[in-house]
Amino acid sequence: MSVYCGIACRRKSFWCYRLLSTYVTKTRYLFELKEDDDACKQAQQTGAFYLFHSLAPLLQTSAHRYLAPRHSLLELKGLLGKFGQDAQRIEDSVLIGCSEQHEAWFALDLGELERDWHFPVSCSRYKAQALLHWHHTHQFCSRSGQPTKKNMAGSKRVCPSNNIIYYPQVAPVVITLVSDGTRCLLVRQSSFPKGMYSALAGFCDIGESLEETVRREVAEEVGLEVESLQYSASQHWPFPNSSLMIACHATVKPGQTEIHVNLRELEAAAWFSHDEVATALRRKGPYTEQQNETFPFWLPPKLAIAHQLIKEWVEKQTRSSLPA
Ligand SMILES: NC(=O)c1ccc[n+]([C@@H]2O[C@H](COP(=O)([O-])OP(=O)(O)OC[C@H]3O[C@@H](n4cnc5c(N)ncnc54)[C@H](O)[C@@H]3O)[C@@H](O)[C@H]2O)c1
Ligand SMILES: [Mg+2]
Repeated sequence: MSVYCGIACRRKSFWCYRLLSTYVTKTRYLFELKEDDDACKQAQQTGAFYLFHSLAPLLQTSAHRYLAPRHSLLELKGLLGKFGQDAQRIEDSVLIGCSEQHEAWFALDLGELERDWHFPVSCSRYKAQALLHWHHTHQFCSRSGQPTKKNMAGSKRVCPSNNIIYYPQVAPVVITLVSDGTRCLLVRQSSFPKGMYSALAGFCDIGESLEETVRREVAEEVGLEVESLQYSASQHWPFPNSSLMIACHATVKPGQTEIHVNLRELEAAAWFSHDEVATALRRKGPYTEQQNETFPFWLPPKLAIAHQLIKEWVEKQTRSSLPA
């Protein structure tokens, strides 16, 4: 069992910890690296670097699996020389986490960051790509027009002319699975891959609570009124810019189930039965093979919170239909 204790003291500007859990010490260590450029630079000496090129992770195959190779600072300097790049590029790296033994992990993009997104294969990759992308798109101060300077860890950028601090932005988005009690509402945008339906999503407007966003988005996109709302889970989503997806289940007012699709936002929306959705969840294989008469729609992949939300609804419906 972990022992939690609030004893932490500052010694020579470094945190020292006693009787704190591994998770807490790790979190405090990362906090220190974000706040203290010297400590972060020091951590690079013993840290590991993961490389990207225009947001595509550098991977190598090992026993039929793709792995992201780790590079020490020394190896990285050698690689930069090989690619004809200056060792100064190391200053562009961003802190993406650390091990339980406090080995700091950094991500560095050696390309121009002009290409499209590549699907990440792990959570730290999500963070690395989102952070690298944010730095690339926030190089200048929106007040002075001067170049901004990132701190060592990459947790912020500062304008040297007016000291305005820019922090990586995350836009809150609600994703709602609307149900009428027996069916759930799935929607598709014209930008979705052919045949894919998902839960209804929308960005929070400034000044709105999550409840207000859900109510507005459901009314805006499908012309229905939400009666009750239940929070499910959340997920960071890096495409195309960082969003925090907040997933909820909602029910509509009884007897008010007629959909009025807003065609400026959606291509289609429809009610689906438990059996239809449960069958779609069980389907496997490449999506292109799935689009035919007997396979009218498919659902987002497991890594998307929409999938988890839909699965949760199916499981809840299955449980409630079982005899007590
Ligand atoms: N992870 C998942 O399971 C999952 C599922 C569905 C959608 N999503 C994500 O949710 C996001 C929002 O969904 P949506 O497209 O239906 O939203 P939406 O219904 O709010 O419509 C998008 C429109 O909202 C406007 N908008 C308002 N604030 C914005 C902001 N901060 N950034 C960008 N556009 C903004 C723009 O005009 C944009 O075209 C998308 O980025 C999508 O990738 C994720
Ligand atoms: Mg939407």
